Amino acid sequence: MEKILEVKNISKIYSVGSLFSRIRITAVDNVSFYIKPAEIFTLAGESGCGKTTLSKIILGFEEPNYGEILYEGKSTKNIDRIEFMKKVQGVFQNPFESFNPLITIEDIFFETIYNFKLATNKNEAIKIIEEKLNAVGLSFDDIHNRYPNELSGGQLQRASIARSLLTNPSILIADEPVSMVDASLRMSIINLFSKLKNQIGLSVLYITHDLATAYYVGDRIAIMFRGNIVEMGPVNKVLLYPKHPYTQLLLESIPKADPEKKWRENVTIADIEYTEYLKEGCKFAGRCSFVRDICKKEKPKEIMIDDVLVRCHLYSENKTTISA
Ligand SMILES: Nc1ncnc2c1ncn2[C@@H]1O[C@H](COP(=O)(O)OP(=O)(O)OP(=O)(O)O)[C@@H](O)[C@H]1O
Repeated sequence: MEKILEVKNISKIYSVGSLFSRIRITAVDNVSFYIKPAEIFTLAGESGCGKTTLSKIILGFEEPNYGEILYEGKSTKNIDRIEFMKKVQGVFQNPFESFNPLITIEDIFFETIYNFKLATNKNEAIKIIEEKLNAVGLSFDDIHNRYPNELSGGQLQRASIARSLLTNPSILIADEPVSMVDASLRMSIINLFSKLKNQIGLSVLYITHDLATAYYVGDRIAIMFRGNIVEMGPVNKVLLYPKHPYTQLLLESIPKADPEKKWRENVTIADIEYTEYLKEGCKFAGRCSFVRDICKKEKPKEIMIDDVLVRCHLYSENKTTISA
């Protein structure tokens, strides 16, 4: 099976706390997954589960303690940094932070073209910029002579996606790309990922805490909790028939259209982050309604059930174990 990007046994350990009470947390704990060409793969989980750390490691902004990233089967350590940056581009949460506020948007585009040597003259550069802006539903006139603060958040995020397309990447690493965009414009950006996937075969690693958009746009999904992938598989299977109690909890916290079905009020998300990171056994044990003695002592192994990987002791009997 073809893999465009592979995350292989990645671990990242941070020292946190004050000088007198430092602790070490494994923010990303032996995580592995791959992304196929023209696939939207979602990495989902609540704040502080390790999603951004993983995206920084993939983009080369952070070094992992263990593991490696492979692009088209080759370790990124053996790929020229510039060539890698052309093929694997990042799209970030706040488009206003992605652009220098003192430079016009077109100059920022020209700079990228110049830095990556994508054109030999200005006309050629404008042609490339126009093509990429058109792909995201903008035109050169929309950015001509304009500074970042003269565009709306939604337009600027589109412009930021157009800029990442300049180098003809194979994959975008999109970390919470719509969380700072007006709610009314979010779906148009999400739809844009689908369009780019279908039209130019782009892959997207879509990092989010929003399961509704993940369900709408994604092909496969990995649910992360305190540094571990606890469930991973096709979006329809994971989100319609969740196996892990944590996936079930996340889904219960999404508001339902059915007015008879009330929000669950006892969903607790996160203020016990470090305590959970330091837990032995299953990190979710403290919040799990199905907790057993073994959950507090032993880290569950990964098991495949009906195309879905799940890491939970509830399923550990009589099933195929993949890894520790
Ligand atoms: N540079 C750092 N130094 C120390 N701890 C860090 C650092 N970066 C992240 N962490 C810790 O690692 C854990 C995972 O953080 P990370 O930002 O990757 O999670 P996240 O799921 O992306 O959350 P968010 O959506 O809030 O960004 C958290 O407990 C965080 O406090």
